[in-house]
Formats: sequence, structure tokens, C-alpha cells
Amino acid sequence: MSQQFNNFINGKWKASSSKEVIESYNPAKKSEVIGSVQKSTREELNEAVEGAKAAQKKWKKLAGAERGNYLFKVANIMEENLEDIAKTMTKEMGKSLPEAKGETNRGIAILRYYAGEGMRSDGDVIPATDPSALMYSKRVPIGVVGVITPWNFPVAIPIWKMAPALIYGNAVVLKPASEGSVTAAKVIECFDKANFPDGVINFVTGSGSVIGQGLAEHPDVNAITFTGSNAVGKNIGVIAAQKGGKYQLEMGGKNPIIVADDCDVDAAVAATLSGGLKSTGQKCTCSSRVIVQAGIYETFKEKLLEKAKQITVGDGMDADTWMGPCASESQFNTVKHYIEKGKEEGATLLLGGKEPTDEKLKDGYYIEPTIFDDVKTSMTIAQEEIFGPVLALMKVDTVEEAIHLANDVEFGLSASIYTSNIEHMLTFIDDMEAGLVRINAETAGVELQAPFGGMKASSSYSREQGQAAKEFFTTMKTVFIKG
Ligand SMILES: NC(=O)C1=CN([C@@H]2O[C@H](COP(=O)(O)OP(=O)(O)OC[C@H]3O[C@@H](n4cnc5c(N)ncnc54)[C@H](OP(=O)(O)O)[C@@H]3O)[C@@H](O)[C@H]2O)C=CC1
Ligand SMILES: CCCCCC(=O)O
Repeated sequence: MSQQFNNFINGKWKASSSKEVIESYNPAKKSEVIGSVQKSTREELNEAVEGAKAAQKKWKKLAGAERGNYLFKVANIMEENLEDIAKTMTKEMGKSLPEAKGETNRGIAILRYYAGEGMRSDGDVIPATDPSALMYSKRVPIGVVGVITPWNFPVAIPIWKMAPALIYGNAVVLKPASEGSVTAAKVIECFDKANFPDGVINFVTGSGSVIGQGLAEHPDVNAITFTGSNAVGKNIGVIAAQKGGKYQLEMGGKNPIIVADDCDVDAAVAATLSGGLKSTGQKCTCSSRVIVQAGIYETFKEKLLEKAKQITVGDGMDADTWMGPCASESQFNTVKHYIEKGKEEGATLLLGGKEPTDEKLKDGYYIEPTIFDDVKTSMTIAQEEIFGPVLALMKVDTVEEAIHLANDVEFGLSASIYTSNIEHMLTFIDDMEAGLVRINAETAGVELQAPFGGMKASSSYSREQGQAAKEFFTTMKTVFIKG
């Protein structure tokens, strides 16, 4: 059943003065509208920022424990609505229902993690040279935080930004991706039911170029936290820097998984398919380059193809679906463009590469699991983020060559190696230019309590999640008191 959501501004759900909405379609059933949100104007955005600025002055004065209780309440309310949120996610962006439930549970766990932060140390006592004086450091909030999020994790990413922002005393204005806005609205409903003080939480939907850009430009938005494409992220960083605001950018990835001769080949095959094709390859941490040592190449390739052929593609709501559709028509067209590019540039198409022939799948944005062989590092499909179910196999002679190739892209988010050799592991940990380096584990699957973020073009080098989030969502005062 299609649901229309208004903006949530200053504690009230309000329609936009534009009287226009953005409809969200089910990528598994192109004609099905699953819901709609407001196509908001700058005026609505300004009203939200103004409310956030006023509310934050009182919000920051609450005890951390009291702020934490609000987050605990949201977590409990989300738990009661888990099924509805997850089904909305699957229908809005195609992720399989088990993955959507997993993501929603992850959001709940993140809320509880940061709720606890309200009772933990927020500074250090530092001995002053004057023995009669007291000196200490104290973390304080930034003020109003703009949150701009993508469609691929429409619950977890908004929460892993909002929860730390809120617990450390900031107020927030969330602008979700248009493709994931109905799901995000369901999450905001849970925040609403937790009865936050008016203005602490704000939700304004609309096109990125109007509302997203407006958030980045607004002089009263003190910090912007963004996850999405490099093109948009870089633009936000420039705008934020020019106005003197803080910014945090998590962007694309072109993540390698290295398969060494001495590894558990079945485990490497499983990790390549799971890390590369789960969520239809639409995670910034998905594997897309598979760099395999010559000695195991043929065995690995044979096993990979055998398992890939067993993957069931279908509607994320169907229990036997392993891989759903691309999240949108535009993503579907992007993936098809890169597949054509791979063929044009001389890669060998081993598997897939087209829309499934199954009649049941005619009405969705489905692409078969796709595997290219003979991929050269200079090829477009080896260099650019496809964000779809496409794997590029590359052969090397040595692990040193593999690591060199793994680094031969502008991105540096996540990287894995499958090996039983400790020397290879240690060299990989030291030499791999990526924010997440994983041994005998797939490239996807960050844990909420650990720092998350990339290097090179993948990130602005700030880190999210775990204790690292504190660095971005607070600043430090040094206090000196003389009796
Ligand atoms: N690293 C990652 O985690 C992700 C990477 N990507 C990459 O980005 C590509 C496009 O995906 P998409 O989600 O559209 O990513 P975008 O970068 O286009 O969008 C991310 C967010 O930014 C908003 N936005 C768009 N334009 C602007 C702007 N000028 N100023 C401020 N905000 C803006 C979007 O709003 P709106 O949706 O309304 O346009 C959305 O909320 C993918 O194909 C993939 O390659 C995408 C998602 C996650
Ligand atoms: C923005 C991408 C987040 C990836 C989360 C994961 O790999 O589980």
C-alpha cells in the first residue's frame, strides 16, 4: 500500500509548500509506487535548520545519560516496527528481506551502542604547571549537523550518522536519498514516537541538488556528514570548506579481493560471491576486482562459476531470492553501460552480462550475476565503481604483484586477502592502501563498534562509527580553573 510522508520539522509532520511529491517505485515491479515524500523547497530546509539551531542550545545541556535514554527508546520502537521497516526497504530499493531485516537490526544495535556513550568519559584531567589550578579537556558538540545519505543502506547509514551526532549533543537535519526516502521516513517515525524535544530531529526530503546542496551551503549548518558518490561528495566538501564548516565524506570503492595460491579456495569462492554480489553489488564495500594468483587461477575460476550459476535472482520479498534487482532504473542502466564497456575493451564475459530471461523477472531491474575474465588494470571496469553485480577477474604471478595491482586504483575503502601465509598477511596489512584490510574475510561487513572509512578518493579521511565518530561530531575545549 502506497504511503505519502511529509517532512518532519520542529516536531511536526508538514507537507511542502511546493505541493509536489517524489514517488518511489519498487525496482522488482516497476509500475508499483511504494510511497512518496515531499519535493521540498529551500524555505522548508531553512525552517528546519532554524529549528535545529534553537533546539540544540537546550539539547546540549541535557545530561548525556538523558540523551541516551531517547536513543534507547528509538531502538525499542524500531524493534517493534522491524518487519514493516524491512519490508519497506526491500520494496523501495530491492535488497532481499533477510538483508533488510539484518540492516534494520544493525540500526537498532547502533542506537544502543551510542545511547551508552552518554555515560562515558568525555575528556581528560591534565596536570597544570600551576599546582593550585585544575585543567581538563572536554568534548563539546558542533551544533547543527546536516546528514546526507545514499539509497543503499537507507536505515543503517542515516542511523550511524544521526545517533553519534545526537548523543554528543548536536541537533540534526536529515536529507535521505530520494530512492530511499520512504524507508528513512519510517525510521523518523520511530524517532518521533520517542518524543525528542521539538527541533532536535528534522527530516527534509527533496532533490539532492536543492535540499542536499542547500544543507551544504547553509551558514547555520555547522557540519555535514555525507555518504554517496565521489562527484557529489567532492562538491559538498568544497562548499563546506568555503563556508568554514566541518565535513565528512564517505564515497566510492573499487575493492579488491586477493586469492593466493595457498588459501582455502572454497572459502575464497564463497567470500568473493558474498562480498561481491550480495545486495546486488550495491555496497561501497563490495568486492569488484578479484585478483587471483596463477597457481590457483583455473581451480578458483571453475569453482566460482559453478557456485555463481546457482545464485537465485528475484524479488527481494521471495524467500528463495539470493540477489534482488538493481535499486533503480538509473542504477540498472549504469550497470548495463559498464558491462558493454567491459566487452568493448576486450574483457572476456564468462557469465551473465544481461537481463534474466525468466518471464517472472521481466517487470524488474534485474541483471544476472556477471563475471568477466582477462581483465586488465587499465580497463574501465577495473578502475571505476560500477555498484552492481559485476566481478572482474585478474591473474597475477606473485602476492607482491597482487598487492601492487590492488592499489592501482584511485579508491581505497576495503580490501581482502585469502591466504594461509603469515608473511603475505603482514605484507598485505602494511602495504594495502585501504581503510579496511581484511584477512580471510570478505571485503564487506563493517562492524559498528570499529572505525569505518576509506583512504585516497574513497573518503575525506575522517572515520565513522565506534569511538571514532566522536572526533567528527564533537570539538574539544581545554578548561583551566584557578581557585
Ligand atoms: N560509497 C557509497 O557508500 C556509495 C556510493 N554510491 C555511488 O554513487 C552513485 C550514485 O548513487 P547515489 O545514491 O545517487 O549517490 P549520490 O551521490 O548521487 O547521492 C547521495 C546523496 O547525495 C544527494 N545529492 C545529490 N546531489 C547532491 C548535491 N548536488 N548536493 C548535495 N547532495 C546531493 C542525493 O540526493 P538524491 O538522491 O535526491 O539525488 C543523496 O541523498 C552510485 O552509482 C555509486 O557509484 C552511491 C551510494 C553509496
Ligand atoms: C556505505 C557502505 C557501508 C557498507 C557496510 C558493510 O559493508 O556492511
